[in-house]
Amino acid sequence: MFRRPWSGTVSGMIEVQELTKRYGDKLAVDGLSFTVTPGHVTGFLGANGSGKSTTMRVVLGLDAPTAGGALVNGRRYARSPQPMHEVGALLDANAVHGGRTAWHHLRCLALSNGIGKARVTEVLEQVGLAGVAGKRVKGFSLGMKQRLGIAAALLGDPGVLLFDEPVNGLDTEGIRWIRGLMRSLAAQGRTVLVSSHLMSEMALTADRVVVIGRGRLIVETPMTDLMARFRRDVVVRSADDVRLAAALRADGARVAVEDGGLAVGDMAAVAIGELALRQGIAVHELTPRTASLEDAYLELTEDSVEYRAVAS
Ligand SMILES: Nc1ncnc2c1ncn2[C@@H]1O[C@H](COP(=O)(O)OP(=O)(O)OP(=O)(O)O)[C@@H](O)[C@H]1O
Repeated sequence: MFRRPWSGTVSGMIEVQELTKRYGDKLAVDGLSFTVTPGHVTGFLGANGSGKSTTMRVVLGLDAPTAGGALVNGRRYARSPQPMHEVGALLDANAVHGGRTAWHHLRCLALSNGIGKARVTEVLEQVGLAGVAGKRVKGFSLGMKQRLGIAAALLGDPGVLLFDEPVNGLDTEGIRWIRGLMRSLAAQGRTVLVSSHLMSEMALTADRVVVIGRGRLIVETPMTDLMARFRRDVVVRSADDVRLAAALRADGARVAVEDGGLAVGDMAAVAIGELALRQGIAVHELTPRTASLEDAYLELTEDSVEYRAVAS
């Protein structure tokens, strides 16, 4: 059941509360709750069709929830008195009038929100489009449209930012740029929620993750905890692997011989190092191995993948 009262408290927080969204027979989001806090980049991960865009649309008041809902700064965003100053969003980079120039597009948005020309120039420079400000958007690549969408999101200097798949269409330099931008926005104390299907990218960008599958929450956790949960083993090389292996096994660790070293499970690196010291064995290497975010994600979402690629 939906909990009341809506308890929006901390400034800059996005609170998704028991959100359900149906489109006819299709259950797009199913009782989803999570919070996004300021000062972090929160990665919003899920397979295609898992409900990420729908959730973001409800947060932005563009879709009405079937049940539950979402709060930004403690209230429904649609009720915001200063929407562009409160939340900036990039949802669909192609949803721009192609006949307008980049400058004109941003100037129109700025005018209707009481924002001056200087700010338009500033955001065009910030996203690297100052040189093409006078060009029509219909000639823009997807990457340039993404940058324009990000400029629009930044226009009102909002404390909360939502980006839906922002690296789509960007080249390597563009991806690196956006990674830096998100991290700096979070470092300024802003709230940054970014959806992506690029797990490796999220591993570099996000410090918290919300993983969903079939519209339901799978896990909401700091990135470091997620990686720790999927810690595999520790690679150990020493002056006497045979004696060390015996001592480790006697202490309850799992030990496999691998590539001229040992792969040790069920024991932390610190404990392995201390045990080796007690045994008087010099340690040459002690490397914890963690599953990649990609592996962790696949394991977490195994039962909830909506559309799996079928090998032909
Ligand atoms: N307007 C709509 N009408 C009907 N079904 C919809 C509508 N919008 C979304 N859906 C369905 O709801 C489910 C969730 O879609 P959503 O776009 O939120 O997922 P997503 O995680 O953002 O996926 P993707 O990564 O592919 O964008 C999908 O099955 C989708 O087909």
